[in-house]
Amino acid sequence: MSRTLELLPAVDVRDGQAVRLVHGESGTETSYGSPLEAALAWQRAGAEWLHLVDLDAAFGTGDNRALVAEVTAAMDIKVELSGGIRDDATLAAALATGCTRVNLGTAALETPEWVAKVIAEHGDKIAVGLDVRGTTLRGRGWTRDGGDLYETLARLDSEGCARYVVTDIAKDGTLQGPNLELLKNVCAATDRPVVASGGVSSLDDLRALSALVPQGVEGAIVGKALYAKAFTLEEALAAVAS
Ligand SMILES: O=C(O)c1ccccc1NCC(=O)[C@H](O)[C@H](O)COP(=O)(O)O
Repeated sequence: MSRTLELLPAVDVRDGQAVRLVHGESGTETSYGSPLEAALAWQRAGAEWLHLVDLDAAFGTGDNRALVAEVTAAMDIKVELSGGIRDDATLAAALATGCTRVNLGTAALETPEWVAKVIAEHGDKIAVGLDVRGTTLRGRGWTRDGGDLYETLARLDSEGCARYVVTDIAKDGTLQGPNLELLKNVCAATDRPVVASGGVSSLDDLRALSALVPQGVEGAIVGKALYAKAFTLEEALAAVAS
């Protein structure tokens, strides 16, 4: 039986507001109001997942931890938490929200021993975000280079990492379509499931990502396209189901 692409509508939180950035750059925010209202709207529309990002924690400009916990607690659906989860304290706080899994980014680049340890402890509750420009990874809210994509992927595979969230930063928040070549290359380099992130602009983009499910693309994060009303979540779910 062929699998259906999972859709993860995104709620990125900055200074208490749901926002979208362009290329993940601080200062490019467009605000979309209450994160809780946005998350509840995606849930009502039929989402099975929410991708919830604390951008302040990612950028080191504070955090929205209480709000992120409040939103997660209000959800009946699965929640993937991202942004600033880099040590025992931030991981414990993230897992204590009851989220389904967390997404580690910077830590995988800067504290690989710690990441190997928490992968061993928490299994598929841990995903690693591979956020790239070209094939160079970026950490600290995507502001600093952090090594080669494929070397890091091989290391994380050997440590038992369960899944990867792959973002082409050049595409993120731009509505220019996902980087299908990058996704195919990552899927060819690992047998772990891949969640695609960044750039989805149309139902055709989602159909193109669905075509990569047999190669290992498990899901797609959708942000700007939903907020810009390029399509509705209901239409997106129907597109990937057909
Ligand atoms: O996920 C992070 O930790 C993060 C850190 C710094 C900047 C952005 C970050 N995430 C952004 C997202 O996960 C977006 O919601 C996602 O890529 C959706 O992109 P798009 O559909 O292009 O709006």
